[in-house]
Amino acid sequence: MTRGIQKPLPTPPPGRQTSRTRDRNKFEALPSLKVAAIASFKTTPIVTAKDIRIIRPVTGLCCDCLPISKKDLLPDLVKENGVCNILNVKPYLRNAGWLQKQFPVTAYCLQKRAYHQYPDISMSVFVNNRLLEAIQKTSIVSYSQTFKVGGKDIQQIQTSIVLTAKKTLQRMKACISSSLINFTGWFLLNFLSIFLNNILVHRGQMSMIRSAAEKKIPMIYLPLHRSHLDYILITFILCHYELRAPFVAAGDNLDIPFFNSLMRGLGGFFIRRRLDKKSGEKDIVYRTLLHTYLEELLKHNEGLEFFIEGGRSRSGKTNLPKGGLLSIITESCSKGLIPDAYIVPVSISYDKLIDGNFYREQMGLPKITENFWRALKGIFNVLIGDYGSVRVDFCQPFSMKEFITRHQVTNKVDENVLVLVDSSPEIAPVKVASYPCLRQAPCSTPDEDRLIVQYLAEHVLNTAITSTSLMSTNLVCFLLLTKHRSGTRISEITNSLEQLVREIRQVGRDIGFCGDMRDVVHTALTLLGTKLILVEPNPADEEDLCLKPNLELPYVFELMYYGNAVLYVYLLESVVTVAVMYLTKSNISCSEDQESRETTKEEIIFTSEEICRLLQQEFIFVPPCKSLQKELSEVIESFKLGEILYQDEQYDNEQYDYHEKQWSKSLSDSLSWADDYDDDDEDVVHVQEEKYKVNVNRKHIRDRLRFLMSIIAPTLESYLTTATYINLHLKTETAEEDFMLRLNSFSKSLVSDYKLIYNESCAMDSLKTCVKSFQKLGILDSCTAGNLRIIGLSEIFDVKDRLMHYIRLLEVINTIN
Ligand SMILES: O=P(O)(O)OC[C@H](O)CO
Repeated sequence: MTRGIQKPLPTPPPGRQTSRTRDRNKFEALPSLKVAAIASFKTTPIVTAKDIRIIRPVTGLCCDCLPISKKDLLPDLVKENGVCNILNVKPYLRNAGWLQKQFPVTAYCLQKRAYHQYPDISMSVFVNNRLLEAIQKTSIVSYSQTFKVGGKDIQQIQTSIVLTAKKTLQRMKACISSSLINFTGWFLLNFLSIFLNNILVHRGQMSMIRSAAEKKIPMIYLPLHRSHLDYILITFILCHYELRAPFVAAGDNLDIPFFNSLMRGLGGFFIRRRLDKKSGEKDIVYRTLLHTYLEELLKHNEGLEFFIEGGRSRSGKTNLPKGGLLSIITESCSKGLIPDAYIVPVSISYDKLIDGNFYREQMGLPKITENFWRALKGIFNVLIGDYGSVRVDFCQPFSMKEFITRHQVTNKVDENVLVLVDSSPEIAPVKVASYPCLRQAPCSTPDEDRLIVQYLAEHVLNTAITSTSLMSTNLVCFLLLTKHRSGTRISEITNSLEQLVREIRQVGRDIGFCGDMRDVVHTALTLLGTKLILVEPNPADEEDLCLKPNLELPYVFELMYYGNAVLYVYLLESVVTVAVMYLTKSNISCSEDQESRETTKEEIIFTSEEICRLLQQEFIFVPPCKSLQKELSEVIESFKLGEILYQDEQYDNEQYDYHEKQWSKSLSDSLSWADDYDDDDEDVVHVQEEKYKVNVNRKHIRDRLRFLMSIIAPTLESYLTTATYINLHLKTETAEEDFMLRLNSFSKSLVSDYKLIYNESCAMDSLKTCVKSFQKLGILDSCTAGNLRIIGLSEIFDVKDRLMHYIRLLEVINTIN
């Protein structure tokens, strides 16, 4: 690949400056968007009359499946509120004098009166019956194991377990302090301003959080996890609004000297990444301790925060939810230990990755564990950089009780199984549960409680995804990897950006920036740097530089990371496009006249569902309260409206004849005296199934199809590589870790041989998800032997046929080139 000449971006002309100061005031500085929402002052106390807001869509409102919550917490003024930058404290200063104006941050922090009491619940945990029972049970098991070899007596064992449990709780628990929170709030206002331009929150969303917090039931904040900074951001924002800080679950990888004490003081409690013992044995005491700790916090009406995805996303896509901690809350609620809880999905969008890129891990190298010095180095690196803005979206809180009640009534286990008969003759019919039970292993019978936790987790994640504000870097990278992969010019990408923003707004999503689109492109390019986007001079126009995404490893992983946030806007359209291309065998790379094969709506839905099933570990396609079929059907209708799909003339004529015949028949029926029941069977005309072709002969439609397909094509290529590797190289059972490394090397070798269309498809994270999907689909079998996970080809008789079927389906991505 030829590298372009890398040169710094030219300074934008005056008025287009992208300096930090100007960025900070960008939201207040755009006359066309300014609205003085004087009425909304009533909902936010510490604001001055000079405060100016910009109207933004309120994203993250409750789903229609939760009508009570939706109505309860929706203030009338919510739509009038805009976003605000909480790093800019000046509008919040009351009667500011000279001194306050010189030290606004200190003055602002001193005028706050947010002192809350946080309980120490250690005693309640230790007198809880569940924990006492677990200790007793473990002592008995341990005694019976050591009895024969003359071990300790049961009393000694019990004492040692109690001591260990006390130490564990001591390491786990938070020691939250209101004074420390307030001091850290002051420190962060100064510190974050060094490398961030804005921390944007939506006033409407915050007023909903405030109303919910007043109801005195636990608030459960469930943010998407993008950065270690997420831990403090939510507490920082809630502190700004004088709300109680939640207790935040943190992985014990962050239990590092100094930072651990700080995190505990701010509400962090540390939990093990693996709840069970290294041997794979269940650690009952630890599990019970964690369960009881959370339960006691809930009983004390304390708020909680945890990352429903587990770790941070490495790919920019949202990881599927983990239900462990959530199940404790649902259980507490359904057992009546707490009257209710408010669930608050939260999403955090960063202009630029703060923790650094994930190159190492995506290249297949192990993660470097965190320690004190690395943390310091990380902070130092951050301080010397510019990280743009952060937008935090708090979705409308909803009642857990309402969710449980509604889903107990409406979402029983879906027993309707679809019999999916593959179009290729060599594969036998497969029985799978219909969506939303798509993610369960076939034949599994999960109890209803588990199912509710899964629904809740998926619902939360779906809401968080759809309320994520998309940043300029997300949009620019997305466009460079889809529409302009082979390069473009600033003017061209600016036009694409305008169109993309329009489409994002049409689906009710928000963006985390505003202003002239050319400025936005400049800002994004500056933040991303010339390593990711190569900038070359344009001989035809000096101002209009040429841009080229750096598709080499590992840089392409970072581009993919940013771009993947936008993928969800077009997810179902992209799936349907792939299905249509597969069924009609059309070729979008070929411009000359071509005849597309016919397909039906039923076939398109069927194949789309199959693709969704294949990608079940990758995406939540629809929230559990919606029907996937219905959503797919709507996409197909939109394709018909957009003339991507059409019925050819012959079919039209047949339909016309049919309707003519029907019309004349009804006319003659109405005119005749004949008996209504005297129908002649020969006259019955059967409705023909509608047949469609793809309009590949029109350039703009080919471009649209190429664009839509290129959105999930890199993901599909990871699956194709994995399926091919399994088919060629997986002969015997092997350790999963080794298998992953070999698969990753195989995939990287394809990149070196220029055999992949999308270099980013070899990312380790994507390959891991593919392997997980093939396990769920019954292609791969896995088991645990001690500490080791073993993987092998499944023993079902038609496993190779199934694999080949997937390979044929996935090969559709080759038509893009
Ligand atoms: O993304 P990870 O795996 O480094 O984990 C991040 C979590 O915040 C750990 O608590």
